[in-house]
Amino acid sequence: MTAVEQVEQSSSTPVRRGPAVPGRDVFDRARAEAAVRELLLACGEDPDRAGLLETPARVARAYREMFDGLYTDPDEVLSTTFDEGHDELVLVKDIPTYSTCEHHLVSFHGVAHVGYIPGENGRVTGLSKLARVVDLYAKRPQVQERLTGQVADALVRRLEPRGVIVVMEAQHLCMAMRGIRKPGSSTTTSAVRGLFKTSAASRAEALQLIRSR
Ligand SMILES: Nc1nc2c(ncn2[C@@H]2O[C@H](COP(=O)(O)OP(=O)(O)OP(=O)(O)O)[C@@H](O)[C@H]2O)c(=O)[nH]1
Ligand SMILES: [Zn+2]
Repeated sequence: MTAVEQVEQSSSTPVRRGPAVPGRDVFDRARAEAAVRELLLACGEDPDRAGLLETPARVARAYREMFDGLYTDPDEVLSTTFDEGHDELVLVKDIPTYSTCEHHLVSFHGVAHVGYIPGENGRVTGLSKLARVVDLYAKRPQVQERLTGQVADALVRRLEPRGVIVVMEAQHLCMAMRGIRKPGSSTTTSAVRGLFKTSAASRAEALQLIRSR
């Protein structure tokens, strides 16, 4: 039995346990709609007033889209590879990225920079695939550090490169619109693997290219 199939029967509604299985769409639209309706009621709103009638369905659709990366296997995206014999840095900068903070379920967003040096196999992937991998890991309940590391690890798994560097700069709405309320503050995270970890010179070169405008 998979994690998703492990279902606990509570008084009336089944509760799913464990992570979604990539490649399998387990999104429960009816349940999401009921939850949004319940949240509106809990906030003291009237979900039956005209302006809110369609809101549960809209929000359910939005969450299905925002969490698309739970149901799609990011490794599949990296199955398109070419043997180019290229053995120097490939860097895609400024990939616009929207993710959802798993603590508050509000957006954190910014840009991701993804670079790698192909391995002895000379294997590269399509440039768009780098952005697709970022997107799929972003479209999950996330924290920025994990997102950054997951993208790096996916590249290590699929390309077996000599090194990978992923840098992400993002603003967290949970720090801007509520709580500490510091709009404009930004968070930078990095994940380095292989050569970028062992060689300060390679790391410095990549970081300088990432910074240059
Ligand atoms: N490290 C890390 N922290 C995050 C990220 N997104 C949100 N957080 C933080 O997660 C923490 C959750 O803290 P809690 O004390 O459990 O929640 P809270 O009472 O809502 O915290 P405040 O935001 O300080 O009001 C907060 O400090 C957030 O800023 C992230 O991507 N990475
Ligand atoms: Zn948050």
